[in-house]
Formats: sequence, C-alpha cells, structure tokens
Amino acid sequence: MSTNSFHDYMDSKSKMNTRQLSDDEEFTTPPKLSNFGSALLSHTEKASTSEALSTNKNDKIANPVFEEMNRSSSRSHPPSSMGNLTSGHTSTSSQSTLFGRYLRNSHQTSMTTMNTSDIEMSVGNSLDKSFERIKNLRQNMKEDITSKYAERRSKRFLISNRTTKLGPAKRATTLKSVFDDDVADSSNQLISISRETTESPLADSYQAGFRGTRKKDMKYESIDFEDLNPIQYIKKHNLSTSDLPIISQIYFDRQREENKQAALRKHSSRELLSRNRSSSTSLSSGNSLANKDASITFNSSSQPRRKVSTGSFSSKSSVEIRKTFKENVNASNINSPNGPVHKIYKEISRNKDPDCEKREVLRNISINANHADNILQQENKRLKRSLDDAIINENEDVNVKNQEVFYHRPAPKPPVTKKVEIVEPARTATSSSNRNMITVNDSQYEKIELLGRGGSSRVYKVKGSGNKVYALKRVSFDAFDDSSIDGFKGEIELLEKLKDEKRVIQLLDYEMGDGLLYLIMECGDHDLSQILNQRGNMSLDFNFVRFYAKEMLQCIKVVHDAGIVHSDLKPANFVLVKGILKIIDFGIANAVPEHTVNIYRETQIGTPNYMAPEALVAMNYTQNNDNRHDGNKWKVGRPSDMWSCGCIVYQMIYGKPPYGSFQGQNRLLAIMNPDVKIPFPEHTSNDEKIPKSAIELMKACLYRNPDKRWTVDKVLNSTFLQPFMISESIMEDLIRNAVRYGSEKPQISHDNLNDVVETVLRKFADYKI
Ligand SMILES: Nc1ncnc2c1ncn2[C@@H]1O[C@H](COP(=O)(O)OP(=O)(O)OP(=O)(O)O)[C@@H](O)[C@H]1O
Repeated sequence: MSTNSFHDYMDSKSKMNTRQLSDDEEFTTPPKLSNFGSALLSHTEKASTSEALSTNKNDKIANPVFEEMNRSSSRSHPPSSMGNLTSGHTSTSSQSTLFGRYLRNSHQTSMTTMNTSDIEMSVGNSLDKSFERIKNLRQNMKEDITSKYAERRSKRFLISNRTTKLGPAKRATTLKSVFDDDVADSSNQLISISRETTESPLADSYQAGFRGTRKKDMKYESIDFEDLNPIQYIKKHNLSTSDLPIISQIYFDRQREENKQAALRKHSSRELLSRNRSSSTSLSSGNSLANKDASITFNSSSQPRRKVSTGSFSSKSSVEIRKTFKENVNASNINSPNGPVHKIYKEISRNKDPDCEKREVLRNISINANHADNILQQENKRLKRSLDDAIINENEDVNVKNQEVFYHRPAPKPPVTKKVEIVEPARTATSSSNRNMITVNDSQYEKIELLGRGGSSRVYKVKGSGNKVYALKRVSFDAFDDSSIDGFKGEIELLEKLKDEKRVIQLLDYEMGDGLLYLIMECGDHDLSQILNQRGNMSLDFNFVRFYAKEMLQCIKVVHDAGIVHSDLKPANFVLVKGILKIIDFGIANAVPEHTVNIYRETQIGTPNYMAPEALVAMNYTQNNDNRHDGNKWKVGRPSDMWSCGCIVYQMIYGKPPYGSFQGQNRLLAIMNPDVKIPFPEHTSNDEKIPKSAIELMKACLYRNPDKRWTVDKVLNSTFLQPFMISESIMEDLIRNAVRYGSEKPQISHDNLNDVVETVLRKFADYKI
C-alpha cells in the first residue's frame, strides 16, 4: 500500500465523521492517565483522522512519532513494525501496543494496528498534527506510568531497606558512562543494563527516553541522592517529570552496583574465614604455616577488627568507602600495622582481587609466638563475629545501599581499673587523706558509723584488718592542758589494768598525739541508755530490771574490787557486748589508794542526774572554801558509785532518776539538800505494783549517808536481785514452827528474832532463784 492510498483512506474517513470532528475540538489537552481510556479512546481516533484531513495532507507517515511509538513497542514486538508501516509490508498487521489496545477498545482502528492495506493509504502531511497530539498523549501517559512505577519501586526500597537513613551510593564512573555526551556509543551497554535492572514494560522506552529527553545542560554525573528516592529528588530539585526515568535509572543502577559490591565483600570474607580456619586446624595438628613467611607475625597486641557502620559511610559509593577506608587505615597509628587483618585490608584496597589477596596474606601469616595457637583462635573468633554480622547485614540490606564497612581500627583501651591507694600514715595517729580512714599505730581503720559522742569525744564503729569491727574513740583535747593529758593517761592505765576483766570494755590499742587521743576498743552493740529508752513505753518487767541491775552491779563490783571508783556511772557508760553488759569510760575514774575508802578528785565533771550528794557537797565545799591550798579536791568513794547505781535502778523502775523532775540548777540543789526526800511510791505511774524488795534495794543505795549505803556485794545479794521461790508447803512449815515457837516462848528479844530470821533465811537459801 502506498502512502497516497493511506491519505485517501483517511480523507474519506474524515468526511464520514464531520460531526465527530467538532466533538473532538473539545479535547484540547492530553487526557490524564486515569481517564485516558474513557476520554481518549472515544475521541483520539476521530480527532486525529479529522485533523489529519484538515491539515497538511502531504506529510509523510514516516513521522518521528511513529518511530518513537514503534520503539516503545519494541519490547513486545520485533522492531520492524515501523519499517513495515512505512514500507507498506503487511507482516505486522495485528500488532498491538498499549496505545494500540486503547484505540482498538474504542472500536477504532489504531494507527499502529492498521493492516498494511490501511497503511498503504496516503494520508499526507495533514497527519502531522494528529501525530503530534498523539505523541504528546503518549508522552504524558509514559511519564505518568513511569512515575507511578518508579514511585512504587522506590517505596518498596524505602520500606525494606532503611532508605530513610541510607542513601544510594555514588557511582561516578557508572554515571559517566551512562550519561556521557557520546551516549550513542554506549547505548548498547546502556540498554543491556537497563533491561537487567528494570522489569517495567516501559524499560525500553526509558532507553529511548534517555536519548530523547537527555538534557545536555543537566549534570547527571553530579547527582547525589542523599537520602532521597528519585521522586523525592525530582521534587526537591524542581525537575521535570520527564527526567524521572533517567534519574530512576541512575538510582537503581547505583543500588545494583552496591549490592554487587556488598555480595563480593561477603564472599571474600567467607573465603577468608575458611582459609583462616584451615590455617588454624593445620596449625593445631602440627602442620604449621609458620615457616612459610615471617612477614606477618601474630602477637598479643594484634588489634581486633571491628565493624563500623556510620552515617558518613552510608551514602558513599564503594569506591569512596574504599578510599576512606584506606585513609583511615593509613592515618591511624596502629600499634601493630602488620596485624593480619590490617594487612589484609591494605592488600584488598590495593588490588582488584580481594579474595586472592586475603588468601595470600593468610598464607603469609607466621606463627612464631608460643601462644600463637590461642591468638589465632581468638582472631578466628573475632573474624567470625564480624563475618556473621556482615552476613546478617547483607541479608537485611540486599536491596539497599547500607554501606557497612569492615576495617581495622585500634582496639579501645582496656578499662582503667581504679587503684585504691592506701596512704601510709605517719608515726602519729592521723586521719589519712581519705576521711573515712583513720590510722592508729600504723594500722588502718575504716569508719563504718558513729556510735556516740561524749563531751570531747566521738566514738566510731570501725573496720580494721581482717574486716574485724572495733570501736574507735577519738578524743580531742587541749594539747597544753596537763591535767587533761594526765586524766586521759589515767583512763588508759585503768583500762589496761582491767583489760582481762570480762565486765570492762577491752582496750586493744591506743595512740596519743598532739591534742588527739585514739582508743581502739572492742565494740559494743548498744549502751544501757539506748536500751532503757527503747523500753520506755513498755510495761514494767521486773525480770528485765533485775537482769540489767545485776549486770550493772557486776560491772561495778569488778571496778570496785580493783580498787577503782568510777565516779561517773550512768546508763550510757554501760554497753552490751554480745549480750554481756560492760563498763566503759573511766574518764574521771581514779584508782583508790590502798586502805582508803574515799579519794579526792581534782576535777569533776560527773553527771548531775546520777551524782551522789556528798560529791556535790564536797565539790561545793572545796570551791567555797577559803583555804585554797587543797585546791578544788572533793571527796568521793565507792558509795558514790552505789548512789549512781541506785539512781539507775530507780530510773528503770520509775522511768526517771530520783531528782529527774527537777530542772537545771534546781536538780543540783535538790540533790545536795537533805530536806528534799526521794519519793519511793509503791506503784508506778501506770499503777504497777513495785516489789518491796525493789524499793528496799533502791533505798539501800540512796541513803544520803554514804556509810549507810549498801556495798555492791550486798546489793547483788539483795532479795530483789536474789528472790526466794517459796512453795506453799514451805510456808505451812514456817507457820507451824512459828506457832510452836510462840507457844513455848511467848516473848522474843530483838537479838533472838534476828537469829531466827537468819536461821530461816539460811534454810531458804536453797530456794533462792
Ligand atoms: N566500746 C564501745 N562500744 C560501743 N559503743 C561505745 C563504746 N564506747 C563508747 N560507746 C558509745 O559512745 C558513747 C560515748 O562514749 P564515752 O562515754 O566513752 O564518751 P565520753 O567522751 O567519755 O563521754 P562522757 O564524757 O559524756 O562520759 C557511749 O555512750 C556509747 O554509746
């Protein structure tokens, strides 16, 4: 068929469709893809044919549009359709393209599906316009489909491959080859790459599009997607959508190249691992690799290899990464630059065949250290860990540009273990730089807690060598006050004198420096003051009173038996050490001279609540005495301690010391004033009956006259502390004997009565508790 006949055919067609031509004029812009079928298919054919008739009838059918259309269909059909079309051959009479199908669906004859008999019709130049329009429509459609396809593909990448943080790698060489101006030279290569990369039905169109839409002024080589996908890239740079195919192609091409590189790395690493394993095995079985080459030596300082995945690498091409890697390796001052892994990567970066180089390096490993086997195994483990990580990451990132680079960098320094430096103390006992450490006679004690405070002292619970716990009493005093120094020396002497007594706190060590005295003692749990306070709100229990009164008196007995007057007895000066009450603090105690009942103290700092009247009176007397040659000595003796003891028992039973209801100075005056009697109620404030034996004991200790006070032994043997357990039968016997005795001797003298009482008590002795 000739072109003339085709033109004629179109001409006659247009005449038949005059009315449709007017309809077609409404269709002035290319329809969108969404309504392409409904809009275009009903009009395009009519429009093109009618317009063709009204325009240049001499235009040849060999329009570039046809070429392009034919090219676009070349994926499904042999690229000969256009040739057939123009030459009039009929071999492609029923060819269909996307565009053609649309046309056929409207029951119109498609321009590209015309039978050769139709093609041979001459339509002339009048078809140019309609072809132009079709070209536009086709272009729009192509762009639309391309854009959607690219977007869909990009999304897929984005979702599955952390594209948000990793951009496509730069492939400068690839870009250059693809978008070089001499694209015609590389078009074959381009097309083959494109077909491998894209599965889109428009893939071939892309190739044609690259050439057709390539803009010379656009620097495709410099495209840097950063974190963008092609769509985002186009939007960001306000590019035409017609650039999308090219940009998408670049994008996908880069990714493909990266994946290849990653796979290559993985393969190389596996190869390296297997080689390394085999090296290790052969080593352990005696077939050492050691003698092959000594160029690389394993040693304990070989640096571990670490995986590094950084954002800075994520968007770089493998070429750049290699370059960076090389720079890193070279720049870092690694202690063992000949470490195997280090060397491996250097070699890799220098040569194209990494596997070969790694194998070579491993072969060159010389193991001449004694522990080379262990070191090699450790290296294997590290290598395997890195490879496992790499494999996992490769699997995760098979489609994406997640550039994870394994390279050698110096191992982190081992954690610095802090050494606790113990400062050796000077010869004098001083606190070390650590405030919690106290040194006494070159022994270190670590403070645990504060146990109590005195007037000028603090007592700490401390931990010494072997984690043993002690009480450390730290006394600060005026270094130039001789009397104070003498007093402390006296206390130390007494403690040393009584160090074997179980009822006295044990002095283990001491050191006296300038204005400081350290005493290391055995440590008690609680003092009696704390114990009494603890029981303050509890009901009175005479067994409790008996127990602690007896314990206290036994302590006092030890002191008194040693010829010592404590003179500052108070609940706080008794501490429980593992259940045994012990006496502490001999600060104002003094040794009682031989055969002397009383001693005179030069200083007094007792506790008014528990101080004996004679001590206060004596002090008051000496202070007011005009005859000052005796100084302020005052008379104090063992009975003073018994007064204090009576006050403590009184507090145990009544809840406060005898003169506890007086405040301040009045308390002192009341103690000294004989007219102020101590009350001994038979009931407590809680209406608890108080045994007469208890009242008797308290009265016996709180006689104003020191000479009348019971001794410690007598109090310890008091009925209250040593009560009788008399049964009913014993009581019956007692009564019968009394009646018989009275019937024989109606009168009894006082002496006889005492004898009888003593006799009875002796008999009851077996019943004492
Ligand atoms: N060895 C010890 N074990 C447990 N606690 C102790 C020990 N020595 C002293 N304490 C506690 O420290 C407190 C003060 O101790 P101490 O009585 O020896 O000091 P002080 O300076 O002599 O006091 P004061 O001068 O008022 O008598 C005591 O009440 C007691 O609670």
